[in-house]
Amino acid sequence: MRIAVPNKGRLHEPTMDLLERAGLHVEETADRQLYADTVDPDVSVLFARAADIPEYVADGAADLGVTGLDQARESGQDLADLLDLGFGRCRLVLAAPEDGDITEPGDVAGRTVATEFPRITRDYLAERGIDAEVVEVTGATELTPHVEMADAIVDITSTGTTLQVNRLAVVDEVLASSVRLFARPDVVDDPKVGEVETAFSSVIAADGKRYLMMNAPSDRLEDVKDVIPGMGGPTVMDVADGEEDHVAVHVVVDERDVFGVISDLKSVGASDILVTEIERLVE
Ligand SMILES: Nc1ncnc2c1ncn2[C@@H]1O[C@H](COP(=O)(O)OP(=O)(O)OP(=O)(O)O)[C@@H](O)[C@H]1O
Ligand SMILES: O=P(O)(O)OC[C@H]1O[C@H](OP(=O)(O)OP(=O)(O)O)[C@H](O)[C@@H]1O
Ligand SMILES: [Mg+2]
Repeated sequence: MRIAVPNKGRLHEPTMDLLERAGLHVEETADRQLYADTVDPDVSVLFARAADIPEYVADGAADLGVTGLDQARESGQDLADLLDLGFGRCRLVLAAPEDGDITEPGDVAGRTVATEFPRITRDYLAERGIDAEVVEVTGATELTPHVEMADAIVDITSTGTTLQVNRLAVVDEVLASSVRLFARPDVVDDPKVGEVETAFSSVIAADGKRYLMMNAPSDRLEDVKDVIPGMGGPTVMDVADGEEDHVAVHVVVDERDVFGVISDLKSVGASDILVTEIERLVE
């Protein structure tokens, strides 16, 4: 089983981090530029440009691929979208000069749209019956409306800073994108693919969750349960060799609830409260 991952750019580090946290440590080797083994002898990694990953997966050079939905759509390849990995969130938008006369999608009819995503752009225009010329560029798309190369663009935006700096306004959203785990359709039922998917999803499920452990007086257990906004009920255990009137309570809670829950727990008599991170959570 081979996974194609971004070799550089903004998607590289978060992808390597995810592999590590999923227990698929990537071995450091001399030719790490191209291929690397992981601690699992059945799983190796192929490093490739984010834009090339859909082709590599479709052609069989890799079985799985980690890249943006925008790249998968632009490739036109038929890939199974297995899992949203939650990073690389951005929007592909139709944008035009702030002070210009393009304020709705139909206004680009008969005009020129510059983009690094010609397939997505043509599909978008065709779906709306808008007849516009699409010019493919390979970067600095935001500049093209200012040098008479284009009247509008379709490009990535996230904070909006780049559009703003270039005095461009969003006319319409073309695609909401994030990084996904993609598979070639013929391997989706392979048990190893399921293993990788579970490993990745367990990391994502654990993100933003904390594990709380505490001691509580047995007769306050119902009060403790009432203040815990846990996933499922808490696990309650007798304290070995401990005071008989106390139990140990373990529960998973959202990170954002921890602060409030701790003071609530103390007020209903819980003590020795421990908060720990969770590496992985298989639901
Ligand atoms: N500003 C952004 N915020 C969030 N995600 C982004 C942003 N820009 C790009 N992405 C996502 O990252 C993917 C890869 O972007 P891109 O191919 O531009 O690589 P890069 O990380 O910018 O490196 P380089 O452009 O140097 O190759 C895009 O297809 C998109 O899914
Ligand atoms: O809305 P913003 O937060 O400003 O982000 C949008 C910008 O981010 C990406 O560029 P990137 O930083 O990857 O530079 P690149 O053009 O070199 O790829 C994208 O191509 C936009 O230009
Ligand atoms: Mg970029």
